Amino acid sequence: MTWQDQKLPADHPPVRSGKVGVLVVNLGTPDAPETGPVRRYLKEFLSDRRVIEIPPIAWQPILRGIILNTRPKKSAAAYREVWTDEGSPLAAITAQQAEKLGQRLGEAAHVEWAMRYGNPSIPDQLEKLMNAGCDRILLAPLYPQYSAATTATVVDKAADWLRGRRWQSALRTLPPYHDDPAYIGALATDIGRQLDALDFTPEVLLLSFHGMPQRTLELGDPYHCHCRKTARLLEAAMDRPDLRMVTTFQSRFGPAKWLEPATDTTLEAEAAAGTKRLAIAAPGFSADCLETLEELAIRGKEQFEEAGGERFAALSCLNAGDAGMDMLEAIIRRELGGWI
Ligand SMILES: C=CC1=C(C)c2cc3[nH]c(cc4nc(cc5[nH]c(cc1n2)c(C)c5CCC(=O)O)C(CCC(=O)O)=C4C)c(C)c3C=C
Ligand SMILES: [Fe+2]
Ligand SMILES: [Fe+2]
Repeated sequence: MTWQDQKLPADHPPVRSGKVGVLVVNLGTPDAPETGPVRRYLKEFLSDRRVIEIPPIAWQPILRGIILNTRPKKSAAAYREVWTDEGSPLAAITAQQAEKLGQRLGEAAHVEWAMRYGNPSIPDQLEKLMNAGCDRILLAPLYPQYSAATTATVVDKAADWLRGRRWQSALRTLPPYHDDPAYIGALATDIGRQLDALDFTPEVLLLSFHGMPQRTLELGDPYHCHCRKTARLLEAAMDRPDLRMVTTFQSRFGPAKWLEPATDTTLEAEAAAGTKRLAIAAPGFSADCLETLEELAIRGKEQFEEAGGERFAALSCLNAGDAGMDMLEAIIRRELGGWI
């Protein structure tokens, strides 16, 4: 009798079967567009030391004493303007992306999705993949541009989960894909299609990326350079010499200096300088969310029109459309090379 013939004892934990898992991750969102759930979400998000790089002894009193008493009510009202029957747009679209990716990968890999803050959590979903027999897992943060505040904190969270396990899965992470020809091509196709479907011809296309404190750039975070490179490659790929493209950074938070130029002030400056027709795209967001649907499509339109602009269009993110799904499938299959 060899060791392979020995029977496992009845109380032996399940032996995993060598399957491959993919965990698609995005930022996170509240469970409901109400003050309480938004406060819980913001508390987790804004307590992450990768996001707010101020020593907790100085930051926590400001967060708990001021921000969590004022912002949740205001943010909940903003979330209510974009909430859908399927819940928060960010969660609903991420779920759809995971579902479609699962169909495309078929038997090759088991796909789940998670939110870095809120639900479903990264540890719960990694556990789910392991219980489904996956002992090789690709962690796929859907951030094309790397930043410590987004990509790195996803990896930290997964590493915390691994630390607590006796039998770990093998883990790989999807690298940033800000300059990947598949990503640039998908954006060029999808943005081009949306521009052609408009009932006006924009003079300017704003490429609005999420902002970061200027200090993160000085500390060596590659985020700003990744955004600039995406914008440069996208402009070349779109090849529309009659359309002026301008890169901006949105969603400023707090009193510190953030990356510039800011999206809101640029919208006003463009209108004031005589631009009448403008479209805006958010190439750094894989999925539409509060920051695109409320901040750009609603507030941005108001800002542009109040400053004298006449026609405004906020374009959709890649979401779960064909161009975006072809790209995600391609970059994830490539990263799974050797595993599938
Ligand atoms: C100091 C604060 C913040 C940093 C740094 C930051 C970086 C950052 N964020 C995203 C992507 C998203 N952010 C979203 C919402 C959001 N972001 C901040 C603050 C920082 N973000 C706040 C306070 C919020 C919550 C909304 C609000 O109360 O106004 C979202 C949307 C979430 C949703 O539910 O729809 C995304 C996506 C990136 C890519 C990034 C750094 C590169
Ligand atoms: Fe953010
Ligand atoms: Fe840079």
